[in-house]
Amino acid sequence: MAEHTGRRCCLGWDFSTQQVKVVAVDAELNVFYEDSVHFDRDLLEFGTQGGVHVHEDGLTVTSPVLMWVQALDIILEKMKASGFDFSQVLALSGAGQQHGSVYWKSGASQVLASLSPDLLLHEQLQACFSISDCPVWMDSSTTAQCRQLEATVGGAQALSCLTGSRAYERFTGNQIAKLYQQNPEAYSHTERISLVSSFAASLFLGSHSPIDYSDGSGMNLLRIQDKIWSQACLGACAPHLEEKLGLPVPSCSVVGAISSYFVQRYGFPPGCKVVAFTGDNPASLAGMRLEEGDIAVSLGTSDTLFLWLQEPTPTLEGHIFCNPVDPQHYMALLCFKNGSLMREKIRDELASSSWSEFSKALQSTEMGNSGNLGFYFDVMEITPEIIGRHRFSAENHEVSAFPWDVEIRALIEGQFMAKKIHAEGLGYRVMPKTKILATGGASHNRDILQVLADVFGTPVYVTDTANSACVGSAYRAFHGLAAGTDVPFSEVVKLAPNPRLAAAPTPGASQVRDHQSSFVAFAS
Ligand SMILES: O=C(CO)[C@@H](O)[C@H](O)CF
Repeated sequence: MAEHTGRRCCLGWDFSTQQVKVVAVDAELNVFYEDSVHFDRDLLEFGTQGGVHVHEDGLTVTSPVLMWVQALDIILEKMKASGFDFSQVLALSGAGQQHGSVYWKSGASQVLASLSPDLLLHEQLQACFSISDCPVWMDSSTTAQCRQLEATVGGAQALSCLTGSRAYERFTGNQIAKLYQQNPEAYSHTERISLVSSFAASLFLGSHSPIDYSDGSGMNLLRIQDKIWSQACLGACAPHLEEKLGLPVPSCSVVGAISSYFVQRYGFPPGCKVVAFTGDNPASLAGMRLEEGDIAVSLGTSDTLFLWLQEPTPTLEGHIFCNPVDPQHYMALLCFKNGSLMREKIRDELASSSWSEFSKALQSTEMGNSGNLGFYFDVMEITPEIIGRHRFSAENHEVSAFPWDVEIRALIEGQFMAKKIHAEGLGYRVMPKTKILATGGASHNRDILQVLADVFGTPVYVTDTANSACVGSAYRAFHGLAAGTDVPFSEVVKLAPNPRLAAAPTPGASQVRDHQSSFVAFAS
């Protein structure tokens, strides 16, 4: 890592499920410092697995809030010990795992405002939380609360039109409703409810940071069109909830200056600005510098699609969030559980567990697979809710098997056609300048990316997004420095490294796509 003293910079934080990570980005948008603390490895006393505790019911999933606090202490002490020059930090922002919630006990704001620089944060915040184990996005214990919320506002589609999503168990409003119903005393002793993102910002601010529009639209509580809390949704979840949430703010807001604790203990400049923290996926959209009309495809264990939308069409699949870098626009998120899991299973079954054999099958079969279509869901799919393997011949008859190479192409083409169909369902339309940014493990396979380019009819680029949420947070901190000047985010980050072209659509791809899409209703 290059020398990291004396370089004016912004910090980007990510309070994710398994770790707290930080990057320092200089004025030329180069990352010159990064560090992380892994909860399972570095904070053994909390006994987490993958950063969480899965409860005996198999549905409730929580993380200890003091583990997150202590992880921040460790990183800051490591940075200090390494000689990091905090005096050069102009601004900071960050991200948090979406949907998780933190419950600050009455009196916490006074403690936050008067922290002693002689002590670590976790030594002073021990008694500041009304519950110590916070619900996180992997929780699925609030189905009853989801049905109750949907019934209150007129059904799943009505809730989706209002808040951007139908009710989901992990969404914060339903989690708050469960806490109020099962632990009313803790709820009554709660002065503030934060998301993981605004909780982290509060630590740096020395006061309760507001929830930003983008992460706030992952709660089933925020009206995504006019960016205010839905009174109907608040009332359905718990009493006096609006005062515990505070007013939401635009994601590009400067929410204040860093607290004196960090100035005195670590040497941050008193004028260091704190820009509203947001959710990890919105921050990743910023880190990938997605622009209007672009798509980001994360080909990981599960596949995730990020879309930049101007006019969203909320549906019962996927999520519409307020856009983190342009308050007038939106972003959409589609999660597909049968991502790499399915690709690896088919590779093992048909290509001798070899990606090069897998690629040979894609190279030896033609685009469009002679009309054969396949959809493969070995675990219950999220988008849509379906399970099993389904194959259709060119005559649109369901068949029980394909030759090995046809099966491999059918898997990949089917996965990407389903993504395109659902993206279009959310209001996505290919624009002349549209590009796809591919990330995640499978984005290293060029033959898979060629199929992606052919199915969407757009060029596919690859970019290093290992730290996309952190880097996006640092970019957003730089954007916060330009607050009030109307400088667009894209202008602030134009110096950032450009993605590399990996695949362009094969000539004739559009004719094949039109033929296939008539059969793909199955996957939508
Ligand atoms: O639930 C999710 C998005 O809706 C996950 O991607 C979490 O944000 C991961 F932290």
